[in-house]
Amino acid sequence: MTDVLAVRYGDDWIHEVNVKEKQPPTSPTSPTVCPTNFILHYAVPGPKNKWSHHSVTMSHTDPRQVASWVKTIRNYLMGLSHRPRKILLFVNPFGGKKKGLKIWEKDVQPLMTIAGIDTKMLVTERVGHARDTLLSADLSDFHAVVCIGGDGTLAEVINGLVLRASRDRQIDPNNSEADLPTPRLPIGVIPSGSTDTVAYSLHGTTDVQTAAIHIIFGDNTGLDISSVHSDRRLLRLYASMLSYGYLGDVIRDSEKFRWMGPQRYDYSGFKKIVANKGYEGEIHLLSDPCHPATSTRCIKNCTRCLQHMHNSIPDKEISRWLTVRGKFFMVNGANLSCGCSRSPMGFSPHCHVGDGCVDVILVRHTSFFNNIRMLLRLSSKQKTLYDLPFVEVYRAREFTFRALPTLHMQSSNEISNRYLKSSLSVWNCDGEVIDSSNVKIRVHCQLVNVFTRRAQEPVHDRTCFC
Ligand SMILES: Nc1ncnc2c1ncn2[C@@H]1O[C@H](COP(=O)(O)OP(=O)(O)OP(=O)(O)O)[C@@H](O)[C@H]1O
Repeated sequence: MTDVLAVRYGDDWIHEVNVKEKQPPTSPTSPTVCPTNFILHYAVPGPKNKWSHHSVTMSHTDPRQVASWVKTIRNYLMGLSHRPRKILLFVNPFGGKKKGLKIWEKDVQPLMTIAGIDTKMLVTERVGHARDTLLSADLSDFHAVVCIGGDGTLAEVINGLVLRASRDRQIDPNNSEADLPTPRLPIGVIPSGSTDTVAYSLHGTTDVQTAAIHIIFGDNTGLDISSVHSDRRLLRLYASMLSYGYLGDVIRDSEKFRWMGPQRYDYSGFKKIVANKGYEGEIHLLSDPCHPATSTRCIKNCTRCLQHMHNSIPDKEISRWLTVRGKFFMVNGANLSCGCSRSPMGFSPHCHVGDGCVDVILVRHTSFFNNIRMLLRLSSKQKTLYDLPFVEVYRAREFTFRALPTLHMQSSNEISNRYLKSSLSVWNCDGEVIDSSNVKIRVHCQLVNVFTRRAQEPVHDRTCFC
């Protein structure tokens, strides 16, 4: 029964049973006509973590029996109080292959109508629109906020909701030590971006129908969110990935080629891999005793995330501070596995969605050949980055990064601004550029609730780390 999406009276009074329902002349529980059949809409799990919508028509000669069944199922569904009844939904028409609106019309709206979810839809018109709306709109009527977009759109929703909750509770988000409040409204993630790593990590697929079904089911899980501070200012909250060096350079460069669509990442990625730049830096991190390579995969009923949800993990006394210096091709703070269809294992396949940690993946500056090796690993369905000799992986609760040229400049004025600029990269934060090099990252354990029943199985199982 938990897989039922909705129940409707049958074609005695319904025209298009799959999509639009003709409203009954009176309340659905007291029909003026006497239907002798009803339609049960339900979801079925399939391979590769996909769910699909199905319906079955059931008949009985006695309309009172049909009415009784419909009433019983409706009462059961009404009792599932975690299912959202009214949602605010943002559509980014601009992300990914610009299919956001089509996805809404073709895949999402019909399912929401079937499930009886009252949806207020808003098409975003500019960068920051979703965030600003969430900071100012009256949200009291809504049970959830949903976005159709990529990781950047989701990040806007998360930033808007958390900043709103902070303001309401008079918590200063610029204080990097502050415990940020959990927003009241859970979040639904429907992928239509270029990479969609959050949807992929949560649902195990970027299938749109699956994402909509997870929202209708209403089951939710706590998702860690990491804050990025610099100079005592909150720059951004992120759910997926923060990356300095190669991916920072790629995102900065690729913005110029947005007209290419998702191919812009291939183009800029190629240019920057050939350039093979290295960046000096120092990472200071509060490491968790659980090393990513020895950790489990995070799927449905993940015990590590459940333990953290109930705060049954002893805290900072078992963590220790470490410092790592060097010249890096890339410095990454992965809040999730960061898998996507092009990189099924992601940067850190053993990363957990709700354990209060980020996986810090440091890729040393090395040869062009090794960079290619790393990219091949990233696109592998079986292998990970963990065992590459020029990659170091840590699990951390917080970390700071300082670009070493900045440190040099503080002690010597000889370095010109031009040299300084070329020796600094930017951060790629969930697909957006952050210019400040020196940052502090802190994980806020299960800060937001997201709709998902989680993946039933790892996207691609593996047997060893060879
Ligand atoms: N109408 C719009 N015009 C221009 N930009 C927009 C508009 N609506 C939203 N945006 C911005 O587009 C940015 C990118 O969107 P999004 O992250 O959804 O797609 P993407 O970058 O292609 O996908 P991904 O982040 O998964 O790689 C977001 O940061 C958002 O602020």
